[in-house]
Amino acid sequence: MSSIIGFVSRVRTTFNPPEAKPLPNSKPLKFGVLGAAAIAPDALINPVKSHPEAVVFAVAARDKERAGAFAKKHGIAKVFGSYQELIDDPEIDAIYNPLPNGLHYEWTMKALAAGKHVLLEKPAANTAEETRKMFELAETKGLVLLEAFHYRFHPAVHRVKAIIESGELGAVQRTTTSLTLPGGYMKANDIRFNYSLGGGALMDMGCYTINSMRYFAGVDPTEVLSVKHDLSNPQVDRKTVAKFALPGSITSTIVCDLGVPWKFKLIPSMPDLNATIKCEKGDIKFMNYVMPTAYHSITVTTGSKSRVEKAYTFPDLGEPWWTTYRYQLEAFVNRVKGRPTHAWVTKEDSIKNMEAIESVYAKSGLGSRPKSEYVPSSSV
Ligand SMILES: NC(=O)C1=CN([C@@H]2O[C@H](COP(=O)(O)OP(=O)(O)OC[C@H]3O[C@@H](n4cnc5c(N)ncnc54)[C@H](OP(=O)(O)O)[C@@H]3O)[C@@H](O)[C@H]2O)C=CC1
Ligand SMILES: O=C1OC[C@@H](O)[C@H](O)[C@H]1O
Repeated sequence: MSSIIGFVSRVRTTFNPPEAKPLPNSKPLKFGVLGAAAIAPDALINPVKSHPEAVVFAVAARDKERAGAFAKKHGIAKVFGSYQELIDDPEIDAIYNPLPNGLHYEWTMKALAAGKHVLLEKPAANTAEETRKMFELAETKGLVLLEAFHYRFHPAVHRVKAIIESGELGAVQRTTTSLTLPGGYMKANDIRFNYSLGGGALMDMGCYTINSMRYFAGVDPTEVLSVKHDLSNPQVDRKTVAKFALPGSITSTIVCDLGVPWKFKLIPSMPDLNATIKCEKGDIKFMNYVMPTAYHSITVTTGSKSRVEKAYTFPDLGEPWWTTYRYQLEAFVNRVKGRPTHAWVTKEDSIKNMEAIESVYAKSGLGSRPKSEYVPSSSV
């Protein structure tokens, strides 16, 4: 009963967060959003409401009317009919880039060139090379660039990592990280099914399964042992299952599916949002590792003994209703303001993740998503 009450209370407050008052001696970080994207309210607009030092100041869409309607709905002050105009606005400090994957590189490079910090949606780009170039430009310019692997900022994810690192269960031997959704959740014309925009299950849900595999194992894969794709259309995987070898004789499986077919075409399958880490002396089953705020469980089993843990806050940070995105925003603002952060996703992490994604597509023969045709001007 108490867990149902907790769930309802967390979800309700997540969507109606208490509004933070601006801090008297701090200039709020002004964000501009590229595109009236579906994810922007959850990932930034709502989290900002409870942050005393951040504001969503502007939105741009390819169609200015669409940007206007979005701004009105979300109380955003400034509207642009082109992404470049927004980037060039001197009042804006940071850009949120939730464009289709295939446009991440071009618009992040343009934003960085204009001197803006960037919160960049996952996966960072279509290739590891593009990812490297974005981070190099950010470093050259002294700007913050973060690939928005929001789940990495949540206390539950840190608790699992701490259990692994405590040595209680011995060395990691096997991991399985899954993210699947029932068929029908994504429309056929979704950007995720569009090869030229960087689509594919491995790019979308798969980038989390690879990131969490690498994070929990604590090492990077050395070889892709096998890959199986189910395609939605030519070159676009609706589902990918891949097995990896990692140092220390670890083997890992990732499963991602943008639309699991319904049983007998009648019964939708339950989403699979689980990570399992099998170690020498026991295992951890982490239910709902990507959206743990609504509900999660961390079941630690050794022999015949099991315990269940949950972690919605850090001892010194957060509220139970803070989403992964709210924790991520906390770190992003702190990093821009030169303060320590409770978690981070580094340049090396983002590059290695894209390398692993590309290695799976290379092994299967499907090939990496197309390289961006954007060529940065030599003066940036
Ligand atoms: N962190 C997370 O939990 C999530 C992250 N994501 C990531 O965010 C990004 C966007 O996803 P999502 O919000 O679901 O996608 P949407 O399709 O809702 O939004 C994409 C935006 O891209 C713009 N766009 C620019 N060029 C094109 C084009 N050629 N075709 C289509 N759209 C275009 C559109 O902007 P305009 O308004 O200008 O037309 C649109 O608003 C992806 O990279 C995805 O991986 C997505 C969901 C969850
Ligand atoms: O990042 C994401 O997280 C949630 C999923 O529904 C979505 O496909 C993906 O883009």
